[in-house]
Amino acid sequence: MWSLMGIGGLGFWFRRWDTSAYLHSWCSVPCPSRLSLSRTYSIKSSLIGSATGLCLGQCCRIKPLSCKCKLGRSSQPPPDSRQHFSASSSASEAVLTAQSDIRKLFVANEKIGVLLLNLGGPETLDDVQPFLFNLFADPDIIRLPRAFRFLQKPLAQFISVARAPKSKEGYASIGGGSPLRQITDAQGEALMEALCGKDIPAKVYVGMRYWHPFTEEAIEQIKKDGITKLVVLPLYPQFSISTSGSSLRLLESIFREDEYLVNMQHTVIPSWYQREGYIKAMATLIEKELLKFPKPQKVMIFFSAHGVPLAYVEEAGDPYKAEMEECVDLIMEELEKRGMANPSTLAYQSRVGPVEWLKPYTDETIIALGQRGVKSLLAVPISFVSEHIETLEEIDVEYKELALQSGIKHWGRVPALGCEPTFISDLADAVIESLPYVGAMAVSNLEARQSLVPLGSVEELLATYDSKRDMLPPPVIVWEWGWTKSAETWNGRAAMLAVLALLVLEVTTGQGLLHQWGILPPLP
Ligand SMILES: C=CC1=C(C)c2cc3[nH]c(cc4nc(cc5[nH]c(cc1n2)c(C)c5CCC(=O)O)C(CCC(=O)O)=C4C)c(C)c3C=C
Ligand SMILES: [Fe+2]
Repeated sequence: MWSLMGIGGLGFWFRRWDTSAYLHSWCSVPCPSRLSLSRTYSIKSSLIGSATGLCLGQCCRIKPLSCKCKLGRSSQPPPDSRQHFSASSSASEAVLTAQSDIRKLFVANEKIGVLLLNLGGPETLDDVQPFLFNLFADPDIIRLPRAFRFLQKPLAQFISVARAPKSKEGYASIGGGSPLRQITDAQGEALMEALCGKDIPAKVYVGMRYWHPFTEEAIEQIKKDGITKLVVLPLYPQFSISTSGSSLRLLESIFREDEYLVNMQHTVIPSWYQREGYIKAMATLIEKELLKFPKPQKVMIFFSAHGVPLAYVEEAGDPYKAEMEECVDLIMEELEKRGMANPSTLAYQSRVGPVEWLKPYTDETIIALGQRGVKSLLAVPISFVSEHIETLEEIDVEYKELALQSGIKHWGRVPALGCEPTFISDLADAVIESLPYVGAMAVSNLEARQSLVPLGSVEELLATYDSKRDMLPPPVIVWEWGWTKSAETWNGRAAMLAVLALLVLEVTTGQGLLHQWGILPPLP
């Protein structure tokens, strides 16, 4: 059941633009009144596809035989990510002159927007329960069988009310709210300045999935501003159905219902974990923290990613786990290049609910590492680029305590990227590289349709992942007798079924605890 204007006029137009609370003001760096049209750039990232048959990246990994991109056409076996990374890093390999594309964008009097998608977090303790309601009401977070979809909101209400006290404790311990909005706003500002510094003036918007500023609010502002070309950039390095997928699905539904948006050209950068700038920025942060240990070379690098239910990966084809593993490999490879040969491991944290999540679990792994005699551990949060409750509370407090209890003597934690300049500059490059493809993919590029993570419209993207919009089948569980994980899972399911039955009774009879407590409105 569980399953998350002319060239000269452009500067004028940008200077005229209003600012608003959740919209980033124009860059303080003076924007060039003329764009450098001799600019060329190389395809550094495998995210970029092109109508000229250059590398679409993911397609040659997923469909090596049908792939027509440069790397995929090679007589070599399908390139793995490492080859991809280094090959795509080489400017001589795939240089695309963007002059004509950039000119087209600007001569046509376009207004460019970048929409950063993120999760959102409660800003005060009073926000916690409604934030949790929004999260659990998301069918990409809790997937109910079709027949039970009407129960999504009552169930979300029930779970959010039940979970709120524990969550509030967590948020109280990190200062009474999530820092996510502030950090994402700062990232938006920094990205806008980086883009401006690279001669691409664009306006950056923040759209959160579960709290303010909601995606709908950002879209309203995008419409008011008359944006004509939009780059959608989820702030999750790796794609998951439960994160970027959910935000993109929402965006798709907003686009479909709106004539302006249907006609606004856009492109999506679905995931960017393999980008050179991101990998290097992560490696630099890790290197810096390693040097704080008494014996840096002996430290185990412990990547801790936010988990997802196993069924997302095994049944629904969520690429999250594969992208995560590839990302860790790329970071470790970069560290090796820098002369660091530390051991490393990857585990998954923050599981919620009664089903099996991606393994190994972070807590169990910490205990096992302690038992194996590991003495120095450097935790690296890997699935998110901002500090948030799960870094500040779960890792810094809970996991640190567990590690020390498990015999680990030296503990460190790598900070989240935030506004780290190499990282922000790389995000700006990702946006710039995607500009020639704004609006182009949906109509012309067959390769984009074949790729696992196409750089195309939201609709195509979702169609690729989740075309049938099926519900997730239940995760595969091997039955064992006794007080085991499997028993816990089944107990959890039985409890959820009981909750569902009670909810059905409440909703149909209008009587019960939820009505008494005023959680559900009385029947008309
Ligand atoms: C890549 C990152 C994330 C994935 C994947 C993800 C999946 C996922 N999350 C829940 C349930 C909860 N998540 C909560 C908070 C939260 N989740 C992420 C990131 C991912 N979630 C972040 C960055 C945050 C923190 C935001 C903040 O306020 O700082 C919460 C609320 C906190 C709590 O009560 O623990 C819940 C609940 C599920 C079920 C899921 C996959 C299906
Ligand atoms: Fe989460």
